[in-house]
Amino acid sequence: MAEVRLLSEEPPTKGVYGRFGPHLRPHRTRILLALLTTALSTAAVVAIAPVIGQAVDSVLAGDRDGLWFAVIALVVLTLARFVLLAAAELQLTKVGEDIVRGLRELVVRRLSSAPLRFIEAHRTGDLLRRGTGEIADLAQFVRASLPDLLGVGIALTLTVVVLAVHSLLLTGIVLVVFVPAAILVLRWFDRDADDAYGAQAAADATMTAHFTELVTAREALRVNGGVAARLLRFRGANDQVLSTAGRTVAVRNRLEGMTLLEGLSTAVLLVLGVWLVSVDAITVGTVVVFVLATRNLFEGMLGLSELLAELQMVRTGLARLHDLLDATDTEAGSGKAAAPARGELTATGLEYSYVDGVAVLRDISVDLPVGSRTGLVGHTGSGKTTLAKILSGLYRPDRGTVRFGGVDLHELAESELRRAIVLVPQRVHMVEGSVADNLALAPTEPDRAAMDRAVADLGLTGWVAGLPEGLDSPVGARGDRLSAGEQQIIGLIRAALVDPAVLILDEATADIDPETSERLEGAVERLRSGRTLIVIAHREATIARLPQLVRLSGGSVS
Ligand SMILES: Nc1ncnc2c1ncn2[C@@H]1O[C@H](COP(=O)(O)OP(=O)(O)OP(=O)(O)O)[C@@H](O)[C@H]1O
Repeated sequence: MAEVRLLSEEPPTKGVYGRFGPHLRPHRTRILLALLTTALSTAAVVAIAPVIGQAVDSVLAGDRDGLWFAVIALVVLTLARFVLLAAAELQLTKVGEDIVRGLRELVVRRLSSAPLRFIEAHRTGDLLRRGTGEIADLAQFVRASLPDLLGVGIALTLTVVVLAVHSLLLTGIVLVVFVPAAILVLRWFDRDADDAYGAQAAADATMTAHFTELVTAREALRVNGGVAARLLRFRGANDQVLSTAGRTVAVRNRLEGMTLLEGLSTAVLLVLGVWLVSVDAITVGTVVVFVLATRNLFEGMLGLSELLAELQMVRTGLARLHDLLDATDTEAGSGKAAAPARGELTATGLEYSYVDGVAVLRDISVDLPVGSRTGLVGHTGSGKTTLAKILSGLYRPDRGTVRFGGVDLHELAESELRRAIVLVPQRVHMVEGSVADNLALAPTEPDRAAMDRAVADLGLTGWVAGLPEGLDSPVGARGDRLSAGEQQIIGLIRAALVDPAVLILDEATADIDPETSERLEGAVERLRSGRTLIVIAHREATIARLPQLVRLSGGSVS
């Protein structure tokens, strides 16, 4: 079986942040500025507790000036915090969305140039989740978690400094008794978080995949039944999401231990503080500072632990995204050679299997001279489509080579290959929009004049004129408003717009009315001139017209 790197359900999360670095690098100045703003707003918050302590001591000492000073400082700090926090959030939201936009584009680019085998080997829903939902989690991370993480880090450090300045004894108690206990709680969470979040992400992706399958199979389901069986499969995936989510919540709940510690520490500090005041070791203001600042400390720790939970999700998502980017990083291996303008297409000793040990093609060699017309014929499942995909360079053979004008297809640059050889499949891929929107998908990025020319060259002006709005007629979702034959006509116009040297056509098997069939045949006849034509021929009339036939039987040429 051809080598395709498959995606892992729960890829390792080690080193993922480091790998995310290059995506942040282009935005580093904006990120640094936003983080600096966050740092300043955090400093403003931390300064509030000592200012309140100062106010209490001023009141007790009857120092009115000191009290006024403290009140003004409080107002300034609160305002500064508000403005700085809002500014930082705005900056980071923009940067976060920018990074994610870049990543989404990268995923789409990689997926569009990924080997067909790769796409076929994975469920659409899984790719969809990795390319959309999990990337969106990253934006959330940059927007919210990154500044919070920094904010919490700064708040914790400054709080300890503030505490130490007021009473070393009380600070020592907080640091020796409560901080280690808080760290234990965090470690308890961390021990199982990786597994729990990984399993939940995998279950979410499986459920999305089943859902996508259900939606795309809607027509087949209505015609052939089987809704109950599909629903059962979906229910299984859905239940799995529920149970993995339950485990994630259970692991996350361990962090609630932190609230318990907060209450306990406040009580201990109050008792100790009152005693220290009674022996004149500290002032009442210091006790107030301690109670307030220790709350800050625990809130910071709790914030940190919540962030850890979020980070875990982001880490899992990042690992799954990197897994996708790695698996689709084919750019390095693709060829760079230019394609000759015209040339013979020769396949030698082709072998191919989808499943290990089950060969679909065995030792196939064919020679297709410039301008030749060849039909690929054979029973259903004999390997015609597979051979056509290999001849067009969509699949890479397990053994053997396909050369165009003497150059191995895999030495050709992707864009050259796509211009040299065009495969028009039985079911032409259509997007929602107009006929013109669908023609615009041709890699030559044709304008309206080029489209009109191609339509005229293929003798299809009458057909386009008969459409309700000509080239602007809507085709419906996935081209549903056009018949199978008309969709192939679009495929042929797209091929004409590319002007390839080799045209491979998988003749539509669906019932095509005589008029459309005639149009298709006329278009193929005009399109083939000067090119090599290969037709996977299903209809007797087509087979009779073709001068050369390659008959496949059980994966070999018979
Ligand atoms: N993506 C795939 N994964 C696994 N097996 C596949 C895949 N595509 C095709 N096959 C198998 O490979 C064999 C050849 O299939 P292929 O579609 O090439 O035959 P075909 O001659 O074009 O058939 P048809 O005329 O029905 O389109 C079949 O046994 C088919 O089941």
